[in-house]
Amino acid sequence: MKTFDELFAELQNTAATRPEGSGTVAQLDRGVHAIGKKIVEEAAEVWMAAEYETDENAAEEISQLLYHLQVMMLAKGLSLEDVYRHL
Ligand SMILES: N=c1c2ncn([C@@H]3O[C@H](COP(=O)(O)OP(=O)(O)OP(=O)(O)O)[C@@H](O)[C@H]3O)c2ncn1[C@@H]1O[C@H](COP(=O)(O)O)[C@@H](O)[C@H]1O
Repeated sequence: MKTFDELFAELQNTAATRPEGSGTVAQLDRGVHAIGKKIVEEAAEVWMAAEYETDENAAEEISQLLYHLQVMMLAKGLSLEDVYRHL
């Protein structure tokens, strides 16, 4: 288990070191357009899980959406602070 901030730190390191076989590196290489499509797909899965599936499934889909939002932040060069100051 990890927090939002811990995952972001891990993904920053992954983006910098580009380990072999990383799905995050592959997503980053696909670019903002592909990452955006993935976010929309994951958001729809959150909606469907929340409305029709178990709370556990909804929580898992939400975690995947958060992950893909972080990938977009990395692709755009945005920091946690850039986002947090709008909260
Ligand atoms: N938390 C996540 C995470 N959440 C979601 N995903 C990705 O998002 C996809 C969403 O799954 P779906 O069920 O929608 O599956 P899918 O649509 O069939 O997926 P794709 O065919 O699009 O890959 C998964 O296949 C994963 O590739 C994640 N990929 C990685 N992480 C974490 O990110 C870190 C770095 O991961 P790597 O870059 O893979 O080393 C590790 O801590 C991982 O646990």
